[in-house]
Amino acid sequence: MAKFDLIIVNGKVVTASDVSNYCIGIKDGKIRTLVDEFTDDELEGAEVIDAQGAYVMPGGVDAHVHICQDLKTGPYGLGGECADNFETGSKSAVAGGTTTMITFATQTRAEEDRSLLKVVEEYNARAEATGSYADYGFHIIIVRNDVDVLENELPVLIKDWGISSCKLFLTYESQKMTDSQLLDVMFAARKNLITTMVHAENGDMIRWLTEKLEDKGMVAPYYHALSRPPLVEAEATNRAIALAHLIQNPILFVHVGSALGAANIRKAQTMGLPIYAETCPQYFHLTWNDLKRFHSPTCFENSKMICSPPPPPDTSDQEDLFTGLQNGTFTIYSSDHCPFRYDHPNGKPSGVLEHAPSMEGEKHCHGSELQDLLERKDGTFRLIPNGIPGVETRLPLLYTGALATGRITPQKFVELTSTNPAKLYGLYPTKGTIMPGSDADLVIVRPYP
Ligand SMILES: NC(=O)NCCC(=O)O
Ligand SMILES: [Zn+2]
Repeated sequence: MAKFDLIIVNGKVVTASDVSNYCIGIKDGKIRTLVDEFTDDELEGAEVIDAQGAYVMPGGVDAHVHICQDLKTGPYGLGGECADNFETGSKSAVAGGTTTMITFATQTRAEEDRSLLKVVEEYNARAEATGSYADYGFHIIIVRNDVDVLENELPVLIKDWGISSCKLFLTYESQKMTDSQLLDVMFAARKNLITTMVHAENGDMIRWLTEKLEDKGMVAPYYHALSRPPLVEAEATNRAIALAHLIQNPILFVHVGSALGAANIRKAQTMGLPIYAETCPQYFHLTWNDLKRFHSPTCFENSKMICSPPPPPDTSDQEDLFTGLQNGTFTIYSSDHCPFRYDHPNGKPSGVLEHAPSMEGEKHCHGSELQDLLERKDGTFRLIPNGIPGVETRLPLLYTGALATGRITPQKFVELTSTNPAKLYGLYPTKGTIMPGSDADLVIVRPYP
């Protein structure tokens, strides 16, 4: 019988610590050995891939992916319908070099969603309904502080589902909690040794600014960014750090997009607090101006760029975020993949269809009629679901924007996109590295000539 199913030769094997020339032997989906050279006996019967000097990296672990999720984050419980299911989302992931996705199972405030276990079972059924090309796991989004549920169910989520993280919100009416409610959940998370992820935007500041902008008729997609200036994230990161400090709870800030937020996090880290941070491609590749890129400043097409937090105001913030990537302020680089259809009433168009002034004299419509309506309308940013896709483009964008330009090393690339997310969420060393015993989730990346 063949000793290996698959052998990769002539690759530069990249881990978070090293780049070295090794050949890799794989059997039954696991990495078995790393050697300088294989003998003829070992090569016998194996499929051989010649990497021709390319990087061989551990498959990407994207720790922030919204798939098949009910996103009722809008006002009045309105929400968009996630465009991807596990089949389509994972196909994009694998096409872009990501082999593991950690997605979200979300509790709601409805009484039937009190049980976190039931929520995870339901989301897992969604994944099983289509199957997935990539491995997947779940973070649990918690929006209530039912102490009995936290005490009884968090240990079961850890033991039976391998869940090691919960996500809490400081914004969105349907999800945000008061400081004391946040402390309840953080305290339970700390007792159970799970990581608390925090979406840090001050929801009250956003609501106040949104009302002021609406009073002046400033409702086009561009004003979404102005309703969430960097101070919104700065206040919320500061507050969450203080809450975490009070009870010594490790937290990870998700999708950090402002230099002010990053500076708060850096300060807390240098005080020795267990504070971690994630950033995403949109904060390096988009600025406020991109929200008025198409046709005219009020064109609804710009809704495609609406995500929360928004991109930074200008490129100087991007430089500060780059420094954070280099100096370790950011522990992980995820996509925050959250796609909505542009031509479906439950996608971005809800920003027009649910907006009474836009719809005067119009009828709800689908397909090309809807497209035509969107050409003529601004809608209002308050009703447009937040989120942009990215699971497929995360690695290529970091590669071209940072590795190929020499701003980060190949080791840092692997650390941010695979090793650290695997470590943070309990998957390492099965995922996140190339060593005997690890899953053979590998990506061959050809450096520029
Ligand atoms: N980030 C974003 O715009 N959408 C995803 C939902 C969330 O905000 O957490
Ligand atoms: Zn979020």
